[in-house]
Amino acid sequence: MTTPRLALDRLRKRYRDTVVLDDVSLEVAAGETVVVCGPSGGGKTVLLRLISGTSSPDAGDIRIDGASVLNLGPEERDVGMAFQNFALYPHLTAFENIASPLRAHGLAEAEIKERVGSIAALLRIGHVLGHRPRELSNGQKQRTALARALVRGPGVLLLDDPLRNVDAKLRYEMRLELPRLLGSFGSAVIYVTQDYKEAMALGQRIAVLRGGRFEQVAVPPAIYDRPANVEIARLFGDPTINLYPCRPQAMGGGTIVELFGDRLPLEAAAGGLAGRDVLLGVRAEDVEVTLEPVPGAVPVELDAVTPLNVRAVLYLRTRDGKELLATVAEDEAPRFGRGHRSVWARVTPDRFLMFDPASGARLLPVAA
Ligand SMILES: Nc1ncnc2c1ncn2[C@@H]1O[C@H](COP(=O)(O)OP(=O)(O)OP(=O)(O)O)[C@@H](O)[C@H]1O
Repeated sequence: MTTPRLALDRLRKRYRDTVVLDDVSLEVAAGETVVVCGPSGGGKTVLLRLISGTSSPDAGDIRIDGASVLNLGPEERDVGMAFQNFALYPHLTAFENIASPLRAHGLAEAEIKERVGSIAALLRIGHVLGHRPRELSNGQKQRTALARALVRGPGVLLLDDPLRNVDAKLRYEMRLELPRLLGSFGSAVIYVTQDYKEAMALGQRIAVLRGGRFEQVAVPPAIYDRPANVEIARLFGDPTINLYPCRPQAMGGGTIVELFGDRLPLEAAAGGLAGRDVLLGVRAEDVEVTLEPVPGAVPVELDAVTPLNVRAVLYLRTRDGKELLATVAEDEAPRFGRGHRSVWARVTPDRFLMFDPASGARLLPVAA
C-alpha cells in the first residue's frame, strides 16, 4: 500500500477535564478530499489546529508523507489553510495576501508573479489583485483566501467551512467548481463543514466527527443509505428522516411491523429484530403520496406543502396521529393544492432504516 499523504494516528486532545478528541485516526491520500462533518462543538476546529501545528495533541501522531510533523512548527509543515472568516491581512492587496506564503519561503519575484497570476486566473480574481480586502466582495475575499492557501501547492490543505460566509449563489457555484479545483492540486484536503449537502457534494469520503470521535468514515452514498447510527441519519437529510418507535413481530413465517395503523411485511433480514423495540426510519423521498388509493397505501391527512429547492415537502398526519414528511418534485406539488386534504401515502419497507432506541446504532440494513 502506498503511504498516505496525511495520516492521523490515534490523536487525543483534552482541555482540562474535557476530552475534545478521543482516539482519532484517519488517512487521506494525495488528491483526495475528506469532508469532516458534524455538529457544533464536535472538535472539528481543534482537529485542524492539531494538523496545522497551532496546537499539540496529548497523544498520537500526525504524519505527512510518512514522516511525523509533531516536532515541526506551523510554518515548517507542508500545510495550507483557509478559514471561514477569510483571515486576510487588511493592509495588503489581494496580490500580496496571496503572495505572502511564497515570500515567507523566499521565492524570486518573477516566480511569485507567475504563481499568483495563474492561481488568480483559475479562481477568476485576476482583475481584483490590486484591491485591499475591504474593497473585495465576500466571494472575492473567499477566493483570495483560497488562492493563498493553494498557491504553494501544499501537500495538505485544510479548509474550515470556507463557504459559510458567502452568498447562496456563489456557494452553489463553488460546490460545483471546488472538486475539480482541489483535485487538480494533488493536495490531501480536509474540508470542514456543518452543511450536509456540501459534504455530500464535495467529499470523496465523509468523516462524521461527533463528541471527539469519528463515528463513521465512508463514501457519501454509504453515509446516507447506511448511516452508522440514528444521529448520523438525522444529520444527513433535509427534510430530516421520519423516525417512529416500533416493534417488529414474527407473523406467518415472516416479519411484520405495525405502522400508521397498517401491517407492513419486512424483508427477511429484519427477522432477527422480531420482538425487539426499534426506531424505524423512513426518508421523506421514500414516501409515495397519491391523491387516489393505490395498493399498499394508507390514508393520511395533508396539512401543508412547502417548496424546498427542486422538491416540495408535504406535511402529512397518519391515522394513528403521527407526523410523516414526504417530498415530491416541485412541479408535482400543485396537484396537492394548498389547503388541508385527505391523500394516500405508501412507504417502501425495503428502504426502511432501523436503529437501536438505546444506543442509536443502526440495525437495518445489516452491515455489509
Ligand atoms: N482552547 C480551548 N480551551 C478549552 N476548550 C476548548 C478550546 N478550544 C476548543 N475547546 C472545546 O473543544 C470542543 C470542540 O471545539 P471545536 O471548536 O473544535 O468544535 P467544532 O466542531 O469546530 O465546532 P463549530 O462547528 O461550532 O466550529 C468544544 O467543547 C470547545 O469548547
